[in-house]
Amino acid sequence: MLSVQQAEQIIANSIEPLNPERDIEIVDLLGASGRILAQEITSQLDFPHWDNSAMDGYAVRHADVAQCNAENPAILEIIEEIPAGKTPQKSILPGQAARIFTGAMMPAGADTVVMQEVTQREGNSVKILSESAPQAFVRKKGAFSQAGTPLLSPGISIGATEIAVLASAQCTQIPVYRRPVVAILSTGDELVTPDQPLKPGQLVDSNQYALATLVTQTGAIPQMLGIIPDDPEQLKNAIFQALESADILISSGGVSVGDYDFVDQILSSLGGEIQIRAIAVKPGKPLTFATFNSGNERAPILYFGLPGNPVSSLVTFWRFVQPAIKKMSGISDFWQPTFVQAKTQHNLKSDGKKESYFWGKLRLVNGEYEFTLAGGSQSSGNLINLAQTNGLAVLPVGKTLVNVGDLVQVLQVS
Ligand SMILES: Nc1nc2c(c(=O)[nH]1)N[C@H]1C(S)=C(S)[C@@H](COP(=O)(O)OP(=O)(O)OC[C@H]3O[C@@H](n4cnc5c(N)ncnc54)[C@H](O)[C@@H]3O)O[C@H]1N2
Ligand code: MOO
Ligand SMILES: [Mg+2]
Repeated sequence: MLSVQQAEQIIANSIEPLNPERDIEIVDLLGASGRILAQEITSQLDFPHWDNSAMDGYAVRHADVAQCNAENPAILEIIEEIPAGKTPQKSILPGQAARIFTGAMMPAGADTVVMQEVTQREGNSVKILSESAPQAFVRKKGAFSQAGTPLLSPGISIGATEIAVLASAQCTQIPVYRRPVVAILSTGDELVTPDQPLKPGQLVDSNQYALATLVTQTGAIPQMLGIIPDDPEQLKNAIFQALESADILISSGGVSVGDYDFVDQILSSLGGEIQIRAIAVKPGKPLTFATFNSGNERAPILYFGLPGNPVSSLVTFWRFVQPAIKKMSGISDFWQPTFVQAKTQHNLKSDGKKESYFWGKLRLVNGEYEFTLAGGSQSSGNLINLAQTNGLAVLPVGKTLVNVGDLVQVLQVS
């Protein structure tokens, strides 16, 4: 059986990231939130666009105020008032000043701003009560960034700060990577949708909804294909059709050794190359990973046959599918799952044969993480106590016990 790390490598090596030419779409400014930038952004503007004042006060010539103090104030004639957004009309000559406000353009001749608090206004003139450094409180044109300098690099995730930069650069049509399309289907004769009455032996298909939510949260588009009965023909047709439009297919159920577990044989019959059949991980051991080479211009399509047990399907999504979607998405920084060290509040026990994941809550207490195991059964069939999980404590192969108060690696999930 493959180790988690071997499986991780096989999956990573199979992914072709979206193409910066072929896989681009243009979105508007607010539509760019949460998307991955596909091209470099430059601007023909300097930032600041012109010399401007950082304070409410007076624009002066430094030479006029270099020596002054409260006993020996400089007295300057005010020749103009310059609010933000107005172009100065006059040049400042020796002995003169302009009343100026934060963000307003500096007038010609002035090179320094004196803040209002160290001045005294007297009609049409102002007393400067304190000396200033040359260039004080002047934000120089181009000091933050000069025209033509790249502002944002391709492959970054766009959030509020990047949107502020794009808006300032007057870039309102943003080239972003398209979102990967992830088809999701559930297999099982026993499954019904949440709105159907349950007959004996039946179970609600919860995996499809949970997986669709995670796919959306990961930045991809879920395509929900519904419940496919344990019938090889119907399953084959559904997978065949999904291969037409999806970048990634996820199924849950039907990957173990039972007589109604058909996924592997169907993948092979459709030309899929099965690369993983099982991983030494608990929960989630019977996981199938296959690739389909579509031949033409398209990148290989990835197939994740997740195990049907609800916890198994979510844990394997977090551990294996989420990194794959991220890698495909065009993000340039290598994205990896986040593990933190936390002090466990409960004993964690494993048989040591598989990498074992325990679900619960991760909390920061006085600057240190604590992990609290979810109460109730840690059976992979129990999804009820999975609610509010934000961490999965991990015991590596060979580790059979982590005692209360000891440190354990915890995978952050949401
Ligand atoms: N003889 C063996 N039996 C099993 C093994 C094994 O190694 N040898 N592994 C067990 C483990 S571990 C898991 S996990 C499951 C995986 O089973 P499948 O992927 O084949 O899934 P199913 O058999 O179809 O279903 C398992 C379980 O999950 C429920 N389920 C399925 N789909 C959904 C859904 N969409 N929403 C909610 N619940 C779902 C299903 O009703 C079953 O109870 O195999 C073990 N068996
Ligand atoms: O590993 Mo299965 O995935 O425990 O229930
Ligand atoms: Mg089964």
